[in-house]
Amino acid sequence: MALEAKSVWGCAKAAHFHVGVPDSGSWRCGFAPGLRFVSKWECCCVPVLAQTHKAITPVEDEKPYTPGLDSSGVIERSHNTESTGFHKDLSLLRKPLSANELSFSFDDGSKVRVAYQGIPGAYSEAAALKAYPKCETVPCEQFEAAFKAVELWLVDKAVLPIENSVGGSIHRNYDLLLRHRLHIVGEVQLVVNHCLLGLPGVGKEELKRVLSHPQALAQCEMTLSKLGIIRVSADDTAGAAQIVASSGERDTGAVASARAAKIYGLDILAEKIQDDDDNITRFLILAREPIIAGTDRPYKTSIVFTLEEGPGMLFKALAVFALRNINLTKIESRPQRKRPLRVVDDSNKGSAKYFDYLFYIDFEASMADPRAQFALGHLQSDLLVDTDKHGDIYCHLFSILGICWISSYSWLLSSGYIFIDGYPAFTLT
Ligand SMILES: O=C(O)C(=O)C[C@]1(C(=O)O)C=C[C@@H](O)C=C1
Repeated sequence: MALEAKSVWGCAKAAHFHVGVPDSGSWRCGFAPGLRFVSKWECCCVPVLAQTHKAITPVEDEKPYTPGLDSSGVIERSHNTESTGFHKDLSLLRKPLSANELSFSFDDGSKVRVAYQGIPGAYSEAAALKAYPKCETVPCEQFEAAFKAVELWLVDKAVLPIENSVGGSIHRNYDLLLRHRLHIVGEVQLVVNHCLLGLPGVGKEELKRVLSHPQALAQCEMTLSKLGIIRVSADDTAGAAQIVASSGERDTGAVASARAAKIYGLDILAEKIQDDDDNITRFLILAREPIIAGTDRPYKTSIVFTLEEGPGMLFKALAVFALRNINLTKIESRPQRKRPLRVVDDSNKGSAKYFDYLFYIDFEASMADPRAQFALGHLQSDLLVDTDKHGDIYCHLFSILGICWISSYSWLLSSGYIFIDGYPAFTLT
């Protein structure tokens, strides 16, 4: 099956404004009553919020992890990945899926299958298990393979890193969110404690080289500089540990998890070597179908849009949320890769070329909340409409990337959680 990357351009032919990928399946929808636009891009119309809900067979552990127990500023201080055991026979470890070779499917329908990038022992695997403790984890060679595995129904979900407290955003995944038709349905935060690993019996002073994922190397920048070790990038931290184990080179180490040390039979030469103790990576949970927004609990919504060039455009876009007292939790901008430059003609100054950006925003409100509906209606009607030099009206990109639950102390309290030392301990209900 050919899997092409598709842009998600906004369009509107009818009385409602809709956006979505121009083919079948699940649609990302916008909402702005009463608008009538002509899209400059390929367009198509599907009734607003009329997503097709293909049911995923409900299974016992389908329920996503509730981030409230350790997110929203209440982050678990440690993460136990030991429970899943370790593999003595490396040949028993599942081979990662690659983006070009996604041919196998699973016969075990009883478990949620969750794709992650890397191989067993990677932090992403730990995040997948934290999100779905009883899941079957499916390693993928690249982020894109994880996206495709969900799209092709080889797995039910993907858990992918989006942001790290030290390294910042994982831009590749922001870009892939637009190129694939998956929905954000949750998130999980993981405390990442890096270890310096080496072959059994090796001292850390013997190391000349260290392998790891570039994010992990960046998170341990100061420690590695002090040790004066050459950094070599690998596909993922566990992959680095595997290479060290199989190479037999005593002067080569890896930065990876304690679980990777166990799986690949390496010694832990130093623990918690990240530059900041609180090294936290935020992962997104992606699925084929979106969460249906409610008002029963706090929600977070993720959107992406483009804006016209001009003074105060971003300020005005953000104001639609501020005016309705909607909290923003994240803003990210990315250049438009397919159309990076925009030429703006100015009769006084001549023409100028600007970088064109995509803006990704997470805000704390549910799409079932009228405040969010009005904010997005306002955004679309005032800011996402544009005319070209012939006076034709067209609209910019706008897409809802997903909705997920969030929790706050007040929600946890009202739901019966009790707190020990300021952290939610267990549920009373
Ligand atoms: O290499 C891994 O183990 C991963 O899971 C990838 C990854 C990342 O991409 O940021 C995940 C968490 C850590 O921040 C370091 C690396």
